[in-house]
Amino acid sequence: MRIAVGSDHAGFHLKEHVAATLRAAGHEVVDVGTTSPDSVDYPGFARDAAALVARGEAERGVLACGSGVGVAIVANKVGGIRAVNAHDPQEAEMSRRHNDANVVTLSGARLEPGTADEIVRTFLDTDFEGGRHARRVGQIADIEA
Ligand SMILES: O=C(CO)[C@H](O)[C@H](O)[C@H](O)COP(=O)(O)O
Repeated sequence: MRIAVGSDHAGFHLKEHVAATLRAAGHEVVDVGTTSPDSVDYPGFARDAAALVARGEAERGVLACGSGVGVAIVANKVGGIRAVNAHDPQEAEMSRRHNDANVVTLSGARLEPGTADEIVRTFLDTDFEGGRHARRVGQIADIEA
């Protein structure tokens, strides 16, 4: 799968870890930055990764900042993006099954690397259930339009 990743300084180390795990698992990673733990502003990185997903140039996105909240707010402002700030694999699973989420955001401050890997693996491996959930996701798209 082609995965867009991005972070600010507070998510940098977790983003690097997750990107390495994804590459080791055979995924293609498109890293929009940041490229060091030096302080940067998260909105541009979150926008750029989310835009790759929205344009179909990546199938999913993984973003990290200190809390995972700022990058989620930004990603959800990009048309077609349904971003979830997941704290555990269960949230990641439900966001896929019921919400067809296409971007997952992570807390660089709170998540252990192994937990982040589990969250991302679950996010990539879980299918959307469709059915009544497709109707609801369609209503989200209508609101966005
Ligand atoms: O969590 C974040 C946004 O939701 C950011 O990554 C920052 O950690 C947070 O805004 C704090 O900023 P700081 O410059 O690292 O103090």
